[in-house]
Parts: sequence; C-alpha cells; structure tokens
Amino acid sequence: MNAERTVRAPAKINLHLGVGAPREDGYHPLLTVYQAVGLHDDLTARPSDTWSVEVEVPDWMGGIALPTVEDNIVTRAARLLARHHGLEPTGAVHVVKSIPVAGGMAGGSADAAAALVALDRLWGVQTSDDDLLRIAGELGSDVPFALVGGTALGTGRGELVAPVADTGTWWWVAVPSLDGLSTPAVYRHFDELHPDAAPEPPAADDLLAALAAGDPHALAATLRNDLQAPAIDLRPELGDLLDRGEAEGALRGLISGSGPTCVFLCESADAARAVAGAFADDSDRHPVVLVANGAVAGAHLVTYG
Ligand SMILES: C[C@@](CO)(OP(=O)(O)O)[C@H](O)COP(=O)(O)OP(=O)(O)OC[C@H]1O[C@@H](n2ccc(N)nc2=O)[C@H](O)[C@@H]1O
Ligand SMILES: Nc1ncnc2c1ncn2[C@@H]1O[C@H](COP(=O)(O)OP(=O)(O)O)[C@@H](O)[C@H]1O
Repeated sequence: MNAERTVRAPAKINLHLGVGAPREDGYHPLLTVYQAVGLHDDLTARPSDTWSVEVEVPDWMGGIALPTVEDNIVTRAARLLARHHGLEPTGAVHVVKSIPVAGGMAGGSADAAAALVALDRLWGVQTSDDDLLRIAGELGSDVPFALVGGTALGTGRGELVAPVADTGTWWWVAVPSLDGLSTPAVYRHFDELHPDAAPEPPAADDLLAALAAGDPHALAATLRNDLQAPAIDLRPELGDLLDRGEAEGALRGLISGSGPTCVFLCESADAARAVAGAFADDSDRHPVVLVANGAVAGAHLVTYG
C-alpha cells in the first residue's frame, strides 16, 4: 500500500471541437471528440509525512515557470481526493513533463488525472470510477478525458465523456510554440467573433463515421475546431504554420484545442516522419517537432508495488 507509484498520462487532440454560445455559468457548451495521443507526462508519488510537488520541465520548453506547489493543479487534485476520503493530502510528487504547457494539449489536465490515479493507490483508498470522474470534472473540463483516454465524445462543458468506435491508427505531427495561449482568452475571442453563436454546439456525425471506418482521408476532411479562427486571429503566424505542414504533405493541419500547438494528420508513420523532418530548418521558432500516434490509453499505472 505504501510503495511508490508512477502514472503515465497522455496529451489530447480535439478532432472536433464544436462550441456553442456561453451558458449562464460562463462555460461554453461543447460537442467535442477527444483523442489521446502518444505524448505523455509521468507522475511519481512517494510516501511522505508532508505534501510536496516538483515539476521537471525539459530544456526545450525554454525554462517556463509552472505554478508553485500551492497553485499547481496536482495539489488541487490531491486536496479534492483527500477531502473526499476525509484525509489530509500527504506524499512527495514528482512530475516529468513532455506535454507542451498551455499548448492546447491538456498537459495540466493529464497531470491532474495522473495525480488522482497515483494518490488513490498510494493512499490505498480505492475510489470508485464514478467518484474519480466526478472529482476530475471539478478539477477541469478536460480532466475526465485524461482518465478515460482512447477516442471519446465530450459533452456538457467537455467533462462528460463516452468512448466512441475508432478502428484506425492515426499518425500526428505536433508543432508546439514556446509562447502558450490562455484558454479563457481564446474562448473570449470566440465570443467576440461569434456574438450570435447557437446554444447547441455543432454535431460531428461525419467525423465519427470516419473514425469508425479508420479512413485517414475521410478523417482529414471532417476535422473541425471552432477555436481555430480565434486562435489564429490572436496569433496570425499559426495560420502560416498550418499551411506549411499541409504543403509538406500532411493530409490536414489543425490547431489543438485552444492552441497554440499545431497538429498535422498524416497518412502513415513514414509520412509523419517526413512532415516532421520538413520543419527541421525552422528550429529557432520550433525547437521540437513531435511525432505521435493515437489513440492511446488514459492515465495508467506503469509501476506496481
Ligand atoms: C479548449 C479545451 C478543449 O478541450 O482544451 P485546451 O485547449 O485548454 O487544452 C477545453 O475546453 C479547456 O478545458 P480546461 O483547460 O480543462 O478548462 P477549465 O479549466 O474547465 O476552464 C478554464 C476556462 O476555460 C473556459 N472554458 C472552458 C471549458 C468550456 N467548455 N468553456 C469555457 O468557456 C472558461 O473561461 C474557464 O474558466
Ligand atoms: N502541472 C501543471 N502542468 C501544466 N500546467 C499547469 C500545471 N498546473 C497548473 N498549470 C497551469 O495550467 C494552465 C494550462 O496549462 P495546460 O493544461 O498545459 O494547457 P492547455 O489548457 O492549453 O491544454 C497554464 O496556465 C499552466 O501554468
């Protein structure tokens, strides 16, 4: 019960991000199709009498500062889970980040989901799946999906997740930017651009059929992100980056969530490596270019004790 636990949690791409007019609570109703991709943060929780969080950030993220222990989403996750069980949070947590920060790939949500799974085991509290999903939804709209993984439909504000049929292996190139974009700012700009948005978010029927068929060309034709236009309006260079990847052979370029990471769907693993290689001459602006496949598992233990 007290051994160290390491949990691996994936980044996500929104294959479809349909956004409706803001609700009374300020959140936007979504109909989104999430896919977990093979780019992960790893979180290790060790027994301790006190509570601590350390985050290890790779050099390529340019020394980005993450919130302190107090404000880190991992601490918020620990507090909510501990409160649910009538406990005080204890443990020494170490996070190794690989998912771009504030990049629209839900890295913070992945860390929160990993913390819930690791601490549940570390504390030996056997939280039910329903309770874990509910606590995840309180932490953030994207956190329940980071627990579930695979390919899933997200509704409500994104926190209600249900797996969908997906027979493909999908190959993605991800091009992060060093400067993140604020999710609330991109939603606010969506409201400015779409003052008459319908309350119901747009459906994803054709995209769901492409996933079920495993057809990359059909998937490319049906990818949709309603936050793409506002993100490009805030960062016009992202539009050029999408054009560039498509000119290099990607089936389709797309902003991931609220951005600024650009993702490119490719026909095969070889095609993805070729597109990634084409960005190598621009290493000042894009120090890393990642190749990842999907769908992969949600937050899962990778050590057992
Ligand atoms: C845009 C998306 C698409 O999956 O992902 P990211 O780009 O952040 O990865 C999500 O909706 C982000 O989800 P998440 O990052 O968990 O957001 P939350 O913590 O729940 O909310 C942060 C803020 O985003 C806005 N927000 C979020 C979700 C939603 N359905 N409507 C909103 O308007 C609100 O301003 C809210 O205060
Ligand atoms: N453990 C964490 N990892 C990454 N970001 C975190 C973490 N804890 C809090 N944050 C904050 O959450 C915000 C959103 O980050 P992130 O989840 O990486 O991006 P996004 O919402 O664009 O997918 C950032 O402002 C970041 O500083």
